[in-house]
Amino acid sequence: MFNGEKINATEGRAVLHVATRAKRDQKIIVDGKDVVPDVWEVLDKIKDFSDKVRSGEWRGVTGKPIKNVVAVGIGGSFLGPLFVHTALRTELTAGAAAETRRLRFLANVDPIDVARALDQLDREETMVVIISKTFTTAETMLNARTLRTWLTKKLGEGAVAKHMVAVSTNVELVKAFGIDPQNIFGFWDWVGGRYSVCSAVGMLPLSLQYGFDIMEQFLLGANDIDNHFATAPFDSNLPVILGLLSVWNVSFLGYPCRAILPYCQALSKLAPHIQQVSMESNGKGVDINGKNLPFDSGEMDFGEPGTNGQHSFYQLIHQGRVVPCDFIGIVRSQQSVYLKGEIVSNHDELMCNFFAQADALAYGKSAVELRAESVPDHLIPHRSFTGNRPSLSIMLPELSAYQVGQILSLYEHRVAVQGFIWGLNSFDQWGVELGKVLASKVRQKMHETRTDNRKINSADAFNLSTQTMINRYLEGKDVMKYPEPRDVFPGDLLKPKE
Ligand SMILES: O=P(O)(O)OC[C@H]1O[C@](O)(CO)[C@@H](O)[C@@H]1O
Repeated sequence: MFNGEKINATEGRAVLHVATRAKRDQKIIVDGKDVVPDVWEVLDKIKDFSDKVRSGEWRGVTGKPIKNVVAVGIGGSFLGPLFVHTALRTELTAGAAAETRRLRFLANVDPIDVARALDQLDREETMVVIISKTFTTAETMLNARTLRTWLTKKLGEGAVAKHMVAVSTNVELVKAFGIDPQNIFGFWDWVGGRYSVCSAVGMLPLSLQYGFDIMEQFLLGANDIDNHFATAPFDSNLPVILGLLSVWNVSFLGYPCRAILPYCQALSKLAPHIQQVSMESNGKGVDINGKNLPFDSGEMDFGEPGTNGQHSFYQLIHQGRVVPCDFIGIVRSQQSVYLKGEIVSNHDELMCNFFAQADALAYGKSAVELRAESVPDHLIPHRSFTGNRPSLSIMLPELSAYQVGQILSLYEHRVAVQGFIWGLNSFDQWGVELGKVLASKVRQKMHETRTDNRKINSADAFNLSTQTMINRYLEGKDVMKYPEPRDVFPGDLLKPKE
């Protein structure tokens, strides 16, 4: 991976997200060329641009400074940046740097997400960053067209140059969309979507929000774990150890789930991000050579911050199925509350739970202990805990941009280790294609039927249940035939007109 070899064999690509956080003086070669200068050319451009926007030198088309950013993207062009933004919002230095600025994300093609992303935003003070590696993803492109209309309807066509920028590897399509080539922030096909948060995908919107200097700390943290992964002996190499534990739990003990349980609200979007990193990477049916795998690969990830999860699904984890858990705790919290009269601070209280849960899973509670507490016999089976349930605990000294970078890199490399051991390609994602193709077919048929004012029939070649469902959907619409497009934005309906 670090040598720039094309280990993503099915797409003929190198896998070099580590280059996106390389230090200026590092050398990483792809096809005989050092790519680090290219990485820094884009990072320098991001610094320059974000400084201009944040200082007010860059203004919107009506002369107002830009205060809000809407980042439009989905999958890897959304989840990583959302994770980092959520992690930094309440960190004191980052929070102060963001001042009154707002960063929103628009991922889902659902118009409800449009309404929520735009709620209360003044177009004159808003910049839209379209983030798409391919610039062909259907959801992102419709959302991009929607926000272009939202801007230009009130501010005129000139708004695109001042209020829309893009992050993509596909410069030609971005230009065709109408975005000024000066306002394109590039990256490369050797950065996988789900591994792209350290490229312009995350660095541009996050630098606009927090400033480049803070985001550079994030890159340094990721780079620190990259170096550790590349150089530390296996028996003290964190991603290797974590990856081995996962393989042991999944393939040897037969526990296919993993719960990611940060005792830190700021890490509440870690699990959704790692879901994609892990499940899109290692959820494969064949090995790197295309042979059926003789075992189930991948793990099913889910998670919520503690202590919320304790009052939700921990019941199953303690007494039902065995789910290996990752507990993540922080020594010095981003925020502090300590009330007079309480015996511990609020963060201590949180961490007491962090320590308690791992113990409860490991040691459980036996019938003997319950009897000693005078628990009635008929309740003993219900109140027993088997113990011997695996978990691991990671504790970070604090959670600033640097540690956010470390934790990101730790999980990315852990997933890669698992994929290497399972012998599969962790860097392609062919499994998402079929659904996309079928959605295009439905889109075409939906358009035809609503334009022709007719129902789906057997000639449309859907299976009977899909045909019935689509027809039931169409019957439920106010009118079958399309009304004229109205360019009304859901957000406009939620709030008084500007
Ligand atoms: O950045 P893009 O090209 O819009 O892709 C978005 C996401 O779609 C996927 O290809 C899956 O559908 C992801 O791998 C990727 O992160």
